[in-house]
Amino acid sequence: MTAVAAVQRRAAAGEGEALFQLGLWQLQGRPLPRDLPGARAALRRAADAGHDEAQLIEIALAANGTGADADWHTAMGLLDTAVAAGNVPARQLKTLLAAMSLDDAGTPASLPVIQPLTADGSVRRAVAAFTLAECAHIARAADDLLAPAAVVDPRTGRSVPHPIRTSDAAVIGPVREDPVIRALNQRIAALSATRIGQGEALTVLRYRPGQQFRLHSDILPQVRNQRVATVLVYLNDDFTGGETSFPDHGLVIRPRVGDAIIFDNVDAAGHALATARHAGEPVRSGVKWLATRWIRARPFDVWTGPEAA
Ligand SMILES: O=C(O)CCC(=O)C(=O)O
Ligand SMILES: [Fe+2]
Repeated sequence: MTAVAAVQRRAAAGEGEALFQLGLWQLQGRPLPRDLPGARAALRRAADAGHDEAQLIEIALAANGTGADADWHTAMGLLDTAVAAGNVPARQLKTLLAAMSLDDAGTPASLPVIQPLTADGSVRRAVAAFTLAECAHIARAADDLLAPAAVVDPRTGRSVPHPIRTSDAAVIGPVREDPVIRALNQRIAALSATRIGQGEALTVLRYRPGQQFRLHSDILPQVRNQRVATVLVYLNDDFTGGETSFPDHGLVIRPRVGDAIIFDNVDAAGHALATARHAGEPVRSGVKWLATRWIRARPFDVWTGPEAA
């Protein structure tokens, strides 16, 4: 019997760890075919068998609409069940959510003030848009995934390690997009007046001394579903250097923890804004943590990608 068949047999017998493994394989699409509803069902049964991690992933997928339509109410019900069963990370999620003002759909009930930083209003700032605890949660969700950053090579359209960005990066995909991250992505959508489905996965960048993101545009070459806007969130500020600069605007932004910077990459007609080019200046001392969300023109299916939209 193959290893896969062995896991399938143990899963059929209701064993939590095997059901969890099966669910992950169905999410990854390897070594089993991708089956998002099937993954949900497997994780559901693993959670019932007392598997805490399966329970947490099930909650995330319910909140972000993987394998079924996004359903905040269901996600909150599952979260309460997990908390009642003594799932400690679930309780931490609950505490963070309780401190947010959210409506029934997990979208923000109110928004921080947004101030223009440039005369044309194309670069804006929301001061203290995220709390210290929220910033720490985003950093924690990415911590074990950080790896040298990759960017899209303009000649091939492929993702490659690139000297322009020398930081480490981590992508917080649907499995990691727990209800707190989901609610923060909703806040980012509201801050940028876009729909949550337009956002690429929240990406965390970590810059050590000397690391930087050289002058660039977030616009991608030859794509149909363009990155129309970007939202940056500073996750800490106990470092020197690491300013975000927009040289065409003569603008140098000193990162402050919790501040969000929102900027347009295209004009009202959808054409690339040359003045949107910007840089993450080299960090001089300490470590800079930042979350970035590149926002596309249209919503897309996270599993098939923005270009399938
Ligand atoms: O690190 C910064 O300040 C800039 C980051 C950036 O340009 C990006 O995430 O697209
Ligand atoms: Fe950028």
